[in-house]
Amino acid sequence: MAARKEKTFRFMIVGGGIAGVTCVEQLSSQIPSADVALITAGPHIKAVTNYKQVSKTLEEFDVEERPSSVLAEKFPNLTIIHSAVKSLCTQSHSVETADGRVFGYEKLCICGGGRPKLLTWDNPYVLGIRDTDSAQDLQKQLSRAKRIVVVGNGGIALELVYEVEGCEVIWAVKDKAIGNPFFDAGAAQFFIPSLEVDKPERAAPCKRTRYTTEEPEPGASQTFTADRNARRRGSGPTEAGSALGPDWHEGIVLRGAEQVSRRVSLEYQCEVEKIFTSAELLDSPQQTIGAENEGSWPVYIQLTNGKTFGCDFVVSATGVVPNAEPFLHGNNFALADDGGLQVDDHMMTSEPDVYAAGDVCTACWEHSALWQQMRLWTQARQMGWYAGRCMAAHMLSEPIELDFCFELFSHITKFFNYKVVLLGKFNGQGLGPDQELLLRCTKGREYVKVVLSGGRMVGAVLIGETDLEETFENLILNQMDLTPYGEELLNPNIDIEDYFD
Ligand SMILES: Cc1cc2nc3c(=O)[nH]c(=O)nc-3n(C[C@H](O)[C@H](O)[C@H](O)COP(=O)(O)OP(=O)(O)OC[C@H]3O[C@@H](n4cnc5c(N)ncnc54)[C@H](O)[C@@H]3O)c2cc1C
Ligand SMILES: NC(=O)C1=CN([C@@H]2O[C@H](COP(=O)(O)OP(=O)(O)OC[C@H]3O[C@@H](n4cnc5c(N)ncnc54)[C@H](OP(=O)(O)O)[C@@H]3O)[C@@H](O)[C@H]2O)C=CC1
Repeated sequence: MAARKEKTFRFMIVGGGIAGVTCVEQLSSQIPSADVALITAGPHIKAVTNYKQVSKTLEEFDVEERPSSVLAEKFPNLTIIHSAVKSLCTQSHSVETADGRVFGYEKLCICGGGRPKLLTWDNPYVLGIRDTDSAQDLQKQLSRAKRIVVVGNGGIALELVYEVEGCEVIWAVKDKAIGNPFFDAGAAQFFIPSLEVDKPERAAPCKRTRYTTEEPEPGASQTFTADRNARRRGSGPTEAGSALGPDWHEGIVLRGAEQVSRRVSLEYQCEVEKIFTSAELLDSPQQTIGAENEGSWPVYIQLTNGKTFGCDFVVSATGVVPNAEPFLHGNNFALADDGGLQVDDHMMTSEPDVYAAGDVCTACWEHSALWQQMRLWTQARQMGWYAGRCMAAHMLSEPIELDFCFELFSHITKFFNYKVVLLGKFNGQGLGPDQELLLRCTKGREYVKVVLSGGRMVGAVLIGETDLEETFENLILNQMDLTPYGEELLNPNIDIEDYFD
C-alpha cells in the first residue's frame, strides 16, 4: 500500500451494519470533537430505532435501513466513505478502498459482518438470503415457483417455511427436530401444528421505510447495482449490503405460483447428497426419481436419506461465516475456529489498535457461565456499542470493564408468530448430564422450559405470552438455590412474581 494517505482519522469504522453504525454513534457522542470515518460497501446504513430495555439484559428494538446522509447530518465530525475496503495494512495503520483511495487511522474497528455459508456458490438454482437484494431476488424467483426445497434448520429456515405461501416447501433438516440452534425437540413439537394450519392474517403491514440498492446515493463513490447472479455466485461478498433482521419478510411478498396456502413437508435427519439439473438427469439414466417428481423441474436435489426432489430452486439457509477475508492479507490476525477475528474482552483483535464487533468477530474472552455468542442482531448492537466505548476509553487512557450485557445471554424474537425469549444456557449448552429440566406446555398457547443446574436456574426458553422473562432473568442472575421450590416453580396457579418478591 504505497499510495499516500488522503487523510488520517482518529477513529475509523468499517461496515454500515448494526455493529458499525452503533460503534460510530457511540464514539461520535462520547468524543464529539474526534474525526470519525465510516467506510461501508453498501449505500445504506442500518439504524437502531425504538430501542427499549425490557429488563436488565433483554432488549427490543427496530432496525431501519437508511441513507447514510442521515447519520452524517447527526454527527458533523463524521465522514462517510462509500467504498469497500480492499486491503488493510495494520503496520502502517491504513486501509485502501476499492476506488483506489488510501486512508489512515489511529484506531480501527472492523464490523464487516458475515456472509451466507451456502451449500454451493456456483449453482444459480441455489439461493441464500442475507441482504435486501438477495431477499428481493428470492421474492422474484418465488413468484414463479411451484416447489422449493429449504435446506437448514436455523433462524432463516424457521422464518421462511412459515412465511412462504402458494408454493410447496420441502424442508430438509439435519437434526431430529426443527429449530435446533434455537430450541429443543419439545419446543419444536410445540411449533409443528403451526405449519399445518393457515397463517393468521397479519395485524398490520410493516410501515418501515426500506431502500433498495438500485439507485446509488448522490455522492457515492461506487455503485452497487450488483449483478445479482454474480453476487449469488459469490464473486463479491464484500459488495453485499448489511444483513437483514427482524421482520425482513414483512416488506416483501413471499408467494409462489400456486393457489395453495402453506404446504410444508419435513425431511428429518438428512443432508444434501447432490444437486443436479434436468439436463444432468437426462445424462444419467441410472439416477432414479420418485413419482412425486413427475414432470420436469429445473433442478433436483438428492438427500442423504435417499430421496430426490425436483424443485424450482433450493434455499440454502445453512448459517453464516464471518466476513474477515478482505482484512487478512498481509496482516497477522488470530482467527477463531469459525473463521471470525478473535477479540478479547475489550473487543480488540490480535493486531494493535484494531478492534472488531458483530458477525465478523468471535468473542474469545473467558465467557460468563451464562453467556454464549450467537450471530444475532442484539449482539451486533451490544458489541458495536461496547467496542466504541473501549476505543474511546483507550484513546483517553481510561479503564473500562466488560459490559454487563455479556453476563447473561438473552434474545427476544418471534417464530411462527409466537414470541420467543431465550435466556442463559437455554439449551443446556455445555452442561452435560449436570442439568435438570422443568417443563410446562399448553398446546397452541405457551411452552416454558427451565434449565436447572445444581438446583439453580441457568437457562430458560419461553414461548408465547408467558410474562415470565423478568422474573426468570432475576432468578438466573441471582443464582438463588431453587431446590425447595421444586416443580412449584412452574405451577401456573402461583403468581411467581409475588413468590420471589
Ligand atoms: C434473513 C436474516 C434474518 C435475520 N433475523 C434476525 C433476527 O430476527 N434477530 C436477530 O437478532 N438477528 C437476525 N439476523 C442476524 C443479524 O441480522 C446479524 O447478526 C446482524 O445484522 C449482524 O450485524 P453486523 O453489523 O455485524 O453485520 P452486517 O449487518 O452484515 O453489516 C456488515 C456491513 O459491512 C459492510 N462491509 C462488508 N465488507 C466490507 C468491506 N470490505 N468494506 C467496507 N464495508 C464492508 C457491509 O456492506 C455491511 O454494511 C438475521 C440475519 C438474516 C440474514
Ligand atoms: N429470529 C432470529 O433470531 C433469526 C436469526 N437469524 C440469524 O441470522 C444468521 C443466519 O441464519 P441461518 O442461515 O438460518 O443460520 P443459523 O446458524 O441460524 O442456522 C443454520 C442451520 O443450518 C444447519 N446447517 C449448516 N450447514 C448445513 C448443511 N451443509 N446441510 C444442512 N444443514 C446445515 C446448521 O446446523 P449446525 O448448527 O449443526 O451446523 C443450522 O441448523 C444466523 O446468525 C441466525 O442466528 C436469522 C433469522 C432469524
